[in-house]
Amino acid sequence: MASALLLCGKQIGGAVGRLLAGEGLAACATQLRHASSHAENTNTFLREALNRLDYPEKLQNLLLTPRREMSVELVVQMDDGQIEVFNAYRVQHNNARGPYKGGLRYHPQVDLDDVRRKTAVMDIPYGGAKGGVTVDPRKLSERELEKMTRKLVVAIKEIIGTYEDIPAPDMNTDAKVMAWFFDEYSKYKGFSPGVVTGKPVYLHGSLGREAATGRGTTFAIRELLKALHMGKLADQKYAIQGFGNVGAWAAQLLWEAGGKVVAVSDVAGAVANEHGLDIGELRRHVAAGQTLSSFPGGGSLAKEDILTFPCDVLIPAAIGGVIGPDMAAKINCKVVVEAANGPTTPEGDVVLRDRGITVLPDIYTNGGGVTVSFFEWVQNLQNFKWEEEDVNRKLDRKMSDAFAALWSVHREMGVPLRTAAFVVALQRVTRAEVHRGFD
Ligand SMILES: NC(=O)C1=CN([C@@H]2O[C@H](COP(=O)(O)OP(=O)(O)OC[C@H]3O[C@@H](n4cnc5c(N)ncnc54)[C@H](OP(=O)(O)O)[C@@H]3O)[C@@H](O)[C@H]2O)C=CC1
Ligand SMILES: O=C(O)CCC(=O)C(=O)O
Repeated sequence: MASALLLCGKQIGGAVGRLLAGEGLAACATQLRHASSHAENTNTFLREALNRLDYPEKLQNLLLTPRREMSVELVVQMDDGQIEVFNAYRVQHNNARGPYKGGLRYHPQVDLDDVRRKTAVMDIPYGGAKGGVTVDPRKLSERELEKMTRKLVVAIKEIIGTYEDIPAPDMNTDAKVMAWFFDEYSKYKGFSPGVVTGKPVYLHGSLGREAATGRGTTFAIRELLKALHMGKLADQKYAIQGFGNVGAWAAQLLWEAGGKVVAVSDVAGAVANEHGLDIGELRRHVAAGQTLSSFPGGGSLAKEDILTFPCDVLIPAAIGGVIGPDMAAKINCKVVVEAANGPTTPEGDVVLRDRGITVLPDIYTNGGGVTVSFFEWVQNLQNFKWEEEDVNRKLDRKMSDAFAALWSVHREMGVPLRTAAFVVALQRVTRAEVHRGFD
């Protein structure tokens, strides 16, 4: 509880009045509820898998509890001279299989989601971590964002490192943020390209990382369709919530594969075309600074309607907690493919199961990002750049192998794919824990 409270941002200067007026406290309470409910949701899913494995209670507790949580305050002088204080955190879950690894999120409602199990599902040699700053980056200038990022590095530099904990992009953080991160860290610790992944390609980044989470999602869907005898990518209609890094790349690749992307949304609006949107044109439209809903190749849609839009494959690719029981009852698709972290609540999950809607869980579906991050890190250690086809081919192999592992547990144990993914991951983490020993 105490550490979650530290997530709430305090502001000095212009914002102090709002804070005193209670607006800030209300926002803090919302963040706290959001953070704790997301962590609880993850643990609910995890317990379901643990129930299937006959592990002693002490080992279960070890697997459920993060190893380290760090909360820091970042004091930043804004362009107008005011001082603002942002709360930031890094949570490190389990490093039995290798250094901690995971995204860094800039969002007003940061949440403590968990990639420990994801790295194990993908069978890459990392443990999990997650971090973020409680901030709405759209309210900061680029200079302020850079200053805040550099302050973050200084504040957490002792618990991160090439062989310690390797952050990466997540919501509202991108290659530019990772470049600042790498540069600031290298000032203190010497040249360290492997301290973050998702860097620009010209600055020790990997070809293929930017598209990797969307590409991995596409490979994941292909495998699922095959297993369910639902045909090919080209045979399906897709609706996608979120048109950022993950959503836009998934849309692009599904469209290139011949699929019909019938609706997409972002935080401001949505656009739909039941015959399929031209995603190439849509991306150009958005890149030119236009809104999704003003796209002439489709009709405007209320963004709330994206999740209930009729389709074969629904892809939440934005924020967590969007599919609760009420939404799950209204969803109009055959499968839900969780490209976002934590889009379905445990209650929503039960409703989807009862309705016979297959859910491909986040810890597998969006594992393409961390997988190509791993490839980037390996290239940094080798000081060598791989060809993009090589990266994509290796990613395909990892996604296919991981799917085969979770599908076989799903069939053998008769459990949903989410439980199967946690079982696979828990078995791998536990094996590493036990073989390393506890002394
Ligand atoms: N980037 C990566 O490699 C990975 C990302 N993920 C997960 O994927 C998800 C998306 O991440 P990413 O694409 O990187 O993030 P981005 O910040 O690039 O994009 C997020 C998208 O979601 C939209 N969005 C934000 N809030 C809402 C909302 N309330 N309703 C509808 N849409 C909303 C944004 O709209 P707008 O642009 O208008 O703000 C934007 O289109 C997150 O859950 C993240 O944790 C998981 C693994 C790896
Ligand atoms: O690339 C990474 O290391 C992690 C990406 C991420 O944020 C995630 O997998 O949730």
